[in-house]
Amino acid sequence: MTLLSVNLNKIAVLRNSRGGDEPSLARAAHTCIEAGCGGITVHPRPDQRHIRPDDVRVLAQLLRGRVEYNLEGNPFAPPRGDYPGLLALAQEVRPTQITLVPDGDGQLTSDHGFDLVRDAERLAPLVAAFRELGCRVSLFVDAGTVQFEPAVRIGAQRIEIYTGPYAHAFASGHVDSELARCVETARRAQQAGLAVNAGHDLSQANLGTFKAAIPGLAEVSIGHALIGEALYDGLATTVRRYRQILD
Ligand SMILES: CC(=O)[C@@H](O)[C@H](O)COP(=O)(O)O
Ligand SMILES: NCC(=O)COP(=O)(O)O
Repeated sequence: MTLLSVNLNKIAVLRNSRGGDEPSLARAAHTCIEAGCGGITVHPRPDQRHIRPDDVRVLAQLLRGRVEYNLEGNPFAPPRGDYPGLLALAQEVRPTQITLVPDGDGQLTSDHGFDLVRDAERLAPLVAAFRELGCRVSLFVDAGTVQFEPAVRIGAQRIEIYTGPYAHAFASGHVDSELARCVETARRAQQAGLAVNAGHDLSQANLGTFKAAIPGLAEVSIGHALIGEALYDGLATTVRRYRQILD
């Protein structure tokens, strides 16, 4: 079974565009849970363009004991204003899983993963700190990554394959080589003892092909396309459709 974790960043984008509390993240999370999602993902950024620290806290209360909570972010980004940093947030809310992503403020969205060989040593103390909190640790990596010994050595338990290039290849009709890169990365990670997650620009159109190609795919986190599709079909219906693709 592949767990569907719904990323709620885009609900917060809409809410922040007017101030106030609507659309409500709590109501969206509740709707997704009722519709059968297995987790909720948020990716707070220090510039607070969408998810804010208080959202992370409120969702933690709402999700506890119901579904998994996946907190994503750059562990090296320093505190800024009332953004306390990813480790401090995790210390407060103890998410089920922490997904470490090497993103920067200048980026429109996440657009690459860690280079595990280069980055393992500086990630090591952070991975240890998150694990000390009881969080499962996943590292965001590019498709094409095949050396996973450094990730295993520092205590990571999962990787998340960055699927943006896969989604673009799928849309262009030339998906074979990019999908093959994802398959090889998943295979090598699993061989090293890591479980495999995936995310970024996955959609109802491209998810089935991806899921069929990756045996043992543990989790997908999906936000942008899912929330967009929900504008037409409703959030609960859309979540159920993703579940059908994954079941
Ligand atoms: C790690 C990842 O691929 C997603 O969390 C993505 O970064 C969504 O973030 P935005 O909603 O800020 O684009
Ligand atoms: N980790 C990927 C994620 O949470 C959602 O990415 P996207 O579907 O918003 O591109």
